[in-house]
Amino acid sequence: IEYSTEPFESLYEVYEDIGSGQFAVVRRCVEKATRSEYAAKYIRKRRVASSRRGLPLEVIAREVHVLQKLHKHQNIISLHQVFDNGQHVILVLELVRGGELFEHISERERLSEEEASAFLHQILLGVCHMHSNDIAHLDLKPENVLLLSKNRQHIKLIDFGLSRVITDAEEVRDLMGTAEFVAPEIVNYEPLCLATDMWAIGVITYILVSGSSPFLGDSQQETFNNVTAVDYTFDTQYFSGTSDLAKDFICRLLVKDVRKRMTAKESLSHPWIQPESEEQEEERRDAQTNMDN
Ligand SMILES: Cc1ccnnc1
Repeated sequence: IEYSTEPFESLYEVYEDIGSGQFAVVRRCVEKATRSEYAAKYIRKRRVASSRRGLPLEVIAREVHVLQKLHKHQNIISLHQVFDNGQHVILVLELVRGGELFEHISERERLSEEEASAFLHQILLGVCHMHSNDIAHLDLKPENVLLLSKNRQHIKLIDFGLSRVITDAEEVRDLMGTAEFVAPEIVNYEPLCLATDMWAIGVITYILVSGSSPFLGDSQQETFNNVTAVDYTFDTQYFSGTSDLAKDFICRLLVKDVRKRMTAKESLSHPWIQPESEEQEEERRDAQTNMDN
């Protein structure tokens, strides 16, 4: 996709903020020509190499390239257009209104295993698609999983700002995601890999079924120590009602050795990840059909 230098505001009406991150603000917008709604992600461009504000163009280009490669999948946010207005690069993304999975959990403290397993199934379909394209998300966490609508379990993965194409040649080491979800290899600045996402899936699953976080300490350093020591328990206070299958699923992901960690493909066949219900299967087929048209 080329970055259009057409004035963004001449083609879109811009409305309220619907999200914001370290270097980006997301606003609901309407395309004048079609009246379709989208999410406009304004990413500030770094003007001077030494500045800490904004992102360098090559980092922004990486997110655009990854989205372009991935986005025809019903569990990945889709990219409609890209603008460059001088100060910002504006990604025009599919609008997803169901809120973050994170909020959904906080309202509920924890989810039933059926609901957690259905969400995980969707997340794993998206992660499988990324990994089959040699792309690692590297910042998977409940905030980056959006619900298509409140009462549905159809989810979309967003924010590919830290994602990379993982090639054996390029050893990516210079990365730090969110302490609670980072894998031991990130803390130890060892080469990252697709398995790094699977560790995060293990942490997300632990949180979805128990409402507590496996490695969270009182400081970032304490959290990192817990992660590298793989120091976690299924505290009976939170796990008394949790099935052995759910614990087995988590145990196979929170493994220090990346070669022994379950892959996305393997995790889809784990008995805790229920096969999709007929209704979900049909909903997914419809969503995919819409994506392809
Ligand atoms: C926050 C957000 C991002 C992308 N699409 N919809 C909402």
